[in-house]
Amino acid sequence: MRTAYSVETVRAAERELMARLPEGALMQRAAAGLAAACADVLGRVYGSRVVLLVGSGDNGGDALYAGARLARRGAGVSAVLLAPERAHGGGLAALRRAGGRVVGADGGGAEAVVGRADLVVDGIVGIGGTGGLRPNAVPLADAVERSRAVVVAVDLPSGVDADTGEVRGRALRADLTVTFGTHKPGLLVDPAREYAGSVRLVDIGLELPASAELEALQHADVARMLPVPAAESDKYRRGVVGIAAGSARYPGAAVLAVAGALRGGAGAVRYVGPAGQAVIARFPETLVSDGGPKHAGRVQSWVVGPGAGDDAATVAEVLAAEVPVLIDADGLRLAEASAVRARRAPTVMTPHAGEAAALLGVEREEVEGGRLAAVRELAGRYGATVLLKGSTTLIASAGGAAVRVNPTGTSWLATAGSGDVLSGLAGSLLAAGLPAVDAASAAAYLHGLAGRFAADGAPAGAHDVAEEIAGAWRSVVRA
Ligand SMILES: NC(=O)C1=CN([C@@H]2O[C@H](COP(=O)(O)OP(=O)(O)OC[C@H]3O[C@@H](n4cnc5c(N)ncnc54)[C@H](O)[C@@H]3O)[C@@H](O)[C@H]2O)[C@@H](O)CC1
Ligand SMILES: Nc1ncnc2c1ncn2[C@@H]1O[C@H](COP(=O)(O)OP(=O)(O)O)[C@@H](O)[C@H]1O
Ligand SMILES: [K+]
Repeated sequence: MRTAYSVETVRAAERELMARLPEGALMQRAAAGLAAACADVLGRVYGSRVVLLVGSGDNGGDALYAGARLARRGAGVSAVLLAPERAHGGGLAALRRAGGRVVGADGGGAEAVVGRADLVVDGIVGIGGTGGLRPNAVPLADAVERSRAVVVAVDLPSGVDADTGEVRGRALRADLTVTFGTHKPGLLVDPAREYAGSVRLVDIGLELPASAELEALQHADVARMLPVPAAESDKYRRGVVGIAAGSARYPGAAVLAVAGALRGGAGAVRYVGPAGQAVIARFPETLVSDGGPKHAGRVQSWVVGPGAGDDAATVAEVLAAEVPVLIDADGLRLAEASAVRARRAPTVMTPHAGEAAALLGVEREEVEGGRLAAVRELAGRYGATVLLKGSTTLIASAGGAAVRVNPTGTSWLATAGSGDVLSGLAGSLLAAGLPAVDAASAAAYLHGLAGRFAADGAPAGAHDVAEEIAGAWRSVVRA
């Protein structure tokens, strides 16, 4: 499991550690890790041209000390000071001793230096930052974007919000972010994540509490969660998932949800709804029934909503069931909030940003800009586990525990019907007995991998994604 901690927690851990270490030791650890990463990026340090963008705080200090290390190895290092009178004194002295030079930020000279750089180190602002880049940094950011330099961000790309992943205004885009002690939420959540490039974590010895702000599963975590039939299992013990989806208008949604469910480890899939013919034609193993959910026979979980049109009665009937329920797509619009809140068995809701915005009564852009806040708010309001889909898929539980962030997604998944596959897959894992947050996050994980396998660099349809779930599952459990 990878974890991310809030700025407040990082600061507390830093204080505790600094009290036990000689002054400046922590910054030296950070600078050493940063310089090593820069050297890796450069390949050859000697003779390379490095430009440091240095802000007023310790983030700039890290950049200056790392720059000094690179200068000692023969790099030509120039520091652009955005707030010359407040630049880190010790770092500046170290850089000068190592032969580095200082360039003023104003007057165009700095932009010219950036234009010639092989490597730009972004030490403008780190966890002490608020809002986007200040106006005097914007021309430099423009120059960086025009240049061919590789950009390494110190701790965070400057201008992004460390705790939320929001980007309010301008921020610097990095190819690599070297972060210290722990990931920060902004490095894992879009839109900020996209500015970070790849992320390298440098251990500086911080001791962090057990409960994190964000968690990202890895193969081993998912492998532990996935159900494996025991020798004595039968289809009922493996779990039966009910799918109430599709309509005359959208029969395909039912087929795709069933496809996801069949690959998700349940022993059987029951289908209720008007798309039975289409479902059975494609998946003869499905148990199709004509009545409503109440007459479908026993299930251990329900998936309701994909392509469901306006069938509010079915949604209400499913919500009244005392088994875990996953609500997706039209189901989200049709579900009575009070009926969701009144449920005692787990509920999982899987909105995309547009559906989340409608549920929250805000604009879609607000959800996309502030995903963490949106997913937490929805989970709290509905007393449900909420999986917010999109460029960063987040899973929050009502209790306010760490939010899970799915690391496997790919934008190739942005194709009609892939959400239906996800809902079936997650519903199947619920039927197999996984806790709601594990079912949702393991499903997102497999779905993301399946999307990558299906696409493999070229467009793929939702049903290709469903086909690849088995391959994703195997790759997870065999890793
Ligand atoms: N505290 C520690 O022990 C360690 C801190 N480290 C570094 O120190 C950083 C935090 O240092 P600071 O607390 O000094 O904070 P920062 O260096 O992140 O920035 C603080 C300063 O930036 C200014 N500022 C705020 N928002 C800005 C914006 N949007 N644009 C431009 N300037 C802005 C503020 O006026 C403030 O003076 C970390 O991100 C990390 O790089 C590392 O050296 C590891 C150890
Ligand atoms: N830019 C993106 N990057 C990664 N995953 C994405 C992106 N856009 C969409 N997805 C994923 O694709 C799936 C689309 O689901 P959804 O929006 O419900 O579409 P549909 O209703 O057509 O099935 C979700 O799993 C979502 O997380
Ligand atoms: K930075």
